Amino acid sequence: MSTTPIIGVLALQGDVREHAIALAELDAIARPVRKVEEFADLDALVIPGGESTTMSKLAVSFGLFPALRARVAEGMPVYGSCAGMIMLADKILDGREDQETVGGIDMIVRRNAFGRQNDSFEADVPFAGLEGDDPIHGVFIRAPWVESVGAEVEVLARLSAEPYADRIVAVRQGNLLATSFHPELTPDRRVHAYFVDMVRATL
Ligand SMILES: NC(=O)CC[C@H](N)C(=O)O
Repeated sequence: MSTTPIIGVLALQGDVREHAIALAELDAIARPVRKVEEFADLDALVIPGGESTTMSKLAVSFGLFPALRARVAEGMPVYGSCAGMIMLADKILDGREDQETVGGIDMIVRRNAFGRQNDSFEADVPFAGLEGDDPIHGVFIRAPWVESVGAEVEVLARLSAEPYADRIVAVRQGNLLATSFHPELTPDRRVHAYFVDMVRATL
């Protein structure tokens, strides 16, 4: 019998509801969380898209970083989309100087790498490890890209078309997963399914 994973969605700011809907469609229990006490019984966590400076400041004022880092160090699976990717980066470029991250993925992420709001775009992205061979339709909204990764990081997706060909937009390191784009905003559930499978493997 398989247990139903309890996956928190960090609910400080951002598109919490869209992630919760995607997870519920995959038979996970999605729970919005914003307090330290709420992290204890989670099997996994999603950090949504939104605005990472605001999210980071709120996480500081709610005193969440030590608990988040401790759960990451214990191996709890975490998936971050867009601002969530920034939160999982060990190092960020173009962030506010005081912008703290949870870290855990040995990567350098460049915020707003594709330009400003007007430069938001959509692209089909070949993504390793998803069910089927079809690329995933990525929505990029003031998105970051991954500038460079360390040896332990697996690159799952790169953009395939110019002017951004080969830019890294999805990575995994151990139980941490991050995408520059927002699979929670499109109906294709394969990225969330990939994450829920990662979570189930830890139960
Ligand atoms: N759509 C997003 O999550 C955008 C991320 C945002 N530009 C940031 O730096 O936090």
